[in-house]
Amino acid sequence: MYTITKRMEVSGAHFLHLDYESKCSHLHGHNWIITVTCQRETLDSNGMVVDFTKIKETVNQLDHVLINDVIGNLNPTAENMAKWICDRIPYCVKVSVEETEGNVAIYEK
Ligand SMILES: Nc1nc2c(c(=O)[nH]1)N=C([C@H](O)[C@H](O)COP(=O)(O)OP(=O)(O)OP(=O)(O)O)CN2
Ligand SMILES: [Zn+2]
Repeated sequence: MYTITKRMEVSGAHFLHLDYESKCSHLHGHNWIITVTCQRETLDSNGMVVDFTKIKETVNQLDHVLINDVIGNLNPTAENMAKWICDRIPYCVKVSVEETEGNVAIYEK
């Protein structure tokens, strides 16, 4: 089995829809640290699991934007962002989204 990981940082803004009072319901920003893991038993004809550049293109859709506008009807929590990313990258098995230091959400297939 081949495994690759790519770690990236995206800067953006979001606000959460919550059923309780929270500062997080107000527009605010983060520098999210996103780590994508892809796994594949055999490499493609280029000798890759997935091109790191393709992974970056997907994750960059969340860079310098209002995340709420990009991920549609999903509440832009770190959990939902992790799944949104994983669903769009071939052979992705795991995405970790670190929202602030010590606050990490992981989605695994
Ligand atoms: N399970 C989750 N809980 C929270 C999420 C999330 O995505 N998943 N997101 C938020 C907010 O986005 C908020 O900005 C971060 O929360 P908070 O813990 O308050 O942030 P800090 O650790 O930076 O705390 P400070 O005291 O503001 O420094 C909330 N919860
Ligand atoms: Zn936030």
